[in-house]
Amino acid sequence: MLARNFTRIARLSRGLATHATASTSLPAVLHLKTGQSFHGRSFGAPRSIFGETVFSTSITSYTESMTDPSYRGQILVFTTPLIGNYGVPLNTTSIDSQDVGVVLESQNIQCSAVVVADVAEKFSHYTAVESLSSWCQRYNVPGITGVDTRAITTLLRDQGTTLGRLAVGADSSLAAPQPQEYWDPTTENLVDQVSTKTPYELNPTGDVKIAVLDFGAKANILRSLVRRGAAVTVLPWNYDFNRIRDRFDGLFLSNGPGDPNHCTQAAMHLRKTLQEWDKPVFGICMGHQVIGMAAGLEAYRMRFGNRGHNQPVLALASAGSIKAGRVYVTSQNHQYALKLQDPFPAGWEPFFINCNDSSVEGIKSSAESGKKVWGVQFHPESAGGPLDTIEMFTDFLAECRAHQLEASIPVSQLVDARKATAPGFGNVIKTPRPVAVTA
Ligand SMILES: NC(=O)CC[C@H](N)C(=O)O
Repeated sequence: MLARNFTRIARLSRGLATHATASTSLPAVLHLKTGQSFHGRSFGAPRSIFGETVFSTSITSYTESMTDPSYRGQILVFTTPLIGNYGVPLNTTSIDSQDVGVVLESQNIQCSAVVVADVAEKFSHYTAVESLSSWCQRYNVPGITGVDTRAITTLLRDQGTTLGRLAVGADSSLAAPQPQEYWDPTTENLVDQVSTKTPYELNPTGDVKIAVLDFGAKANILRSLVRRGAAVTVLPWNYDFNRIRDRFDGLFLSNGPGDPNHCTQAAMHLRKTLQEWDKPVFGICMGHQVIGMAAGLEAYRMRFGNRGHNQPVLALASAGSIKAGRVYVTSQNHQYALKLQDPFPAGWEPFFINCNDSSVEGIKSSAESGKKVWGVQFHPESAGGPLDTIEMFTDFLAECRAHQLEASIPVSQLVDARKATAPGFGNVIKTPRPVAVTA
């Protein structure tokens, strides 16, 4: 027994030794446009960059956050002090990557840089193949360690999300940039940079046909649809879905980086869809903001947004698996939100509200509207974060399948057929495809 344990420990420590990454010893400085500078050491790519400095309170899932396209252009400060201790897995060649092509949230590291109190040079996890530092190096993403992330976070909370520069190596001894030199990523249409340029399909044999408008979709959103049996067609963010909507059973709008006001073209297309099409529509984060803009709500910039995996939201209405009056713990990554207005636009109602800052966390079409449209500011798909609201994907697809079934039934049989065979919003329905009832 003792011998076996000893062998195991010896094997593990050998693993750790080979996985250890030599730290670079270059100096690095994080400058904020508001005048503060934080000195530390560099890891990852030895280069300097500009970006928008934001903080995340997530305790785990640095690999998922860093590959989430919504972090594009941002210098990501982790409030959790030790980052990197479970390394980085192979992203594209494991069994888990087969359905949507990646294990993490996209092919690349999307954030501009990372800021950590204490980067782990040694790592240990059964899926890990490299350290955080070597991964950052391969993707040309710089990091800084040895800085007081509590002080940086307190500043960002007080003064709001702030433009920054991470200066590495020789650049770190230069004076801080002048205020006008800072690059503001939100002036660019970041969605256009990360969205697919051409449509593509996943799981084409799925029983329910869902179109996804890609504002920078996280892979776990696509995975959550595909693994529930959907055939998914991913479209560029500004594709006019109205041209092909008759081929689909539902429309999904994804998350995405930057200012939603760059996406008014998509909101205009969607307004027409919502007026003329009565099939289910579901949007997450940027997708929710675009639904809100199409409904006539305004999107505004929050002081420091919400980034983390422990954001409590209160459901104000029931729909499917969601019950009014319950609080759900959610994963979030956003800087903008929909403005709460009274009254809400006709045909719409608030769905969720944030328990910390009272911001709008979800909207839905009202019962009287006869539509099935939902948008949520948080991420039901998690990756990382809690799975409290994951069944919203099941709800959405169940509703799409119910509509699909109804469309194939003669009007005279509609009510009875739905009672008898349709899955009802919120019930779990697994493939196979519902059998069409014909006269
Ligand atoms: N995760 C997202 O889709 C974020 C939406 C938008 N870019 C924001 O920051 O509010």
